[in-house]
Amino acid sequence: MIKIENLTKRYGKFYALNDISAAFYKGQTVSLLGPNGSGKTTLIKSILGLVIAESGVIKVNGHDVKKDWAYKADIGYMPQIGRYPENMTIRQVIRMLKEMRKDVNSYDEELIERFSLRAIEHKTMKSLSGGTRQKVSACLAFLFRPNLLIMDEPTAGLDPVASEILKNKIALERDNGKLILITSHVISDLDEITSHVMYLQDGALVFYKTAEELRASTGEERLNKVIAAIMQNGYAYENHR
Ligand SMILES: Nc1ncnc2c1ncn2[C@@H]1O[C@H](COP(=O)(O)OP(=O)(O)OP(=O)(O)O)[C@@H](O)[C@H]1O
Repeated sequence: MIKIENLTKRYGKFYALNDISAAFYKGQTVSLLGPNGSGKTTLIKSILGLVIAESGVIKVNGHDVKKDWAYKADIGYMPQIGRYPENMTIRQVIRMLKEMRKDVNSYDEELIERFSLRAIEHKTMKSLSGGTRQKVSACLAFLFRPNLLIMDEPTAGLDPVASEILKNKIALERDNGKLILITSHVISDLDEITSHVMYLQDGALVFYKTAEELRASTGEERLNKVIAAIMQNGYAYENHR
């Protein structure tokens, strides 16, 4: 569904992504992990066509992202920080987006209900708390029933109840055959929903493994422990066990 071949993105002489190759398929929940500045957001933005890499190819459902923009209609994106017309209400933002997507006539409003956003949909975006803004971003990501979801730090700022609701939704959609890419530093949040882990460091791909492989090779049950150890000791941790 997403094929990345030899992707390199430079800012001047600095390599934000260095020769990354990977493939992601439907039904997977891929957690993109790595220290601050390792290239996770750059990779996500490259897939979204928001960052243009110098070399390499990204294909989404067979479409080269540099040549064909139509693939974007099938992606739901939850950004790290959602930016909206600040004087519009939640209801107006949702209505505006629906009007922009006339090709879609069936909406996924489950999260709007689960987060009880109807009760506050008259509030303007500028008046919302950080967590409520995150909830709106999550609702919008799922609204048009995309087959591919890209979520940058989705649980950051959410309270534990909202975080659980979102994780359940992600697991449900994964089971419905969607592909979900997630970046997060709250690895404990991802433990139950991650099927694959892609680990980046200094713009390079250190490993891309199934969660099961990672657990088996380290002897640790909980992914957050595995990843915390790798972050502290480097990837050698895994090979020394
Ligand atoms: N527009 C830009 N100009 C110059 N350097 C950039 C630009 N965007 C990103 N970088 C650099 O590229 C590297 C990768 O950044 P990126 O945001 O992809 O990291 P990240 O893994 O998502 O980090 P974090 O965990 O902090 O969100 C960083 O060193 C960053 O400073």
